[in-house]
Amino acid sequence: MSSTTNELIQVTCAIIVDNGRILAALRSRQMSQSWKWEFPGGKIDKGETAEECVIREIKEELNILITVSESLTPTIHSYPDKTIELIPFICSIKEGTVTAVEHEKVSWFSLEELKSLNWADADLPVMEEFVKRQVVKV
Ligand SMILES: Nc1nc2c([nH]c(=O)n2[C@H]2C[C@H](O)[C@@H](COP(=O)(O)OP(=O)(O)OP(=O)(O)O)O2)c(=O)[nH]1
Repeated sequence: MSSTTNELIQVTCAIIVDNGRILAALRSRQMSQSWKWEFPGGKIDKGETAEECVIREIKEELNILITVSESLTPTIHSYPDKTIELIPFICSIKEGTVTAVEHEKVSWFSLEELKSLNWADADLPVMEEFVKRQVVKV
């Protein structure tokens, strides 16, 4: 089913932190926003909460079980063909080893490295908020 241009698509994403590094995923040729980095996640299904969605999506995309610890500010971004609300969560790994099931690749980055990736447009404010928070904490 295709969505109309003015429908707001709710998408969750996980900022997975492990040993002081953060996981980012490179979207593949087959995906929209190809060759852009993102925080993995996906669209909220009918009847599920945002937290349930991010846990399900990360199991599907990375084959790991995560624990959700905090939420960050959702951002709304309009691409030429759709508008999404990106709902970010800071997460940790509860169980499993990361495998890139759908993405071109996934990698772990330092805070400094995160800033230089070619991010999907919707992710930029999310990444910036996350980096600011971590810097303030140090
Ligand atoms: N999962 C995820 N999606 C994001 C992020 N940033 C961003 O712009 N998106 C966009 C890409 C997709 O258009 C949509 C999420 O869709 P999805 O990952 O569940 O499914 P999809 O690739 O099949 O989506 P699409 O082909 O219909 O665009 O949100 C992000 O950080 N994580």
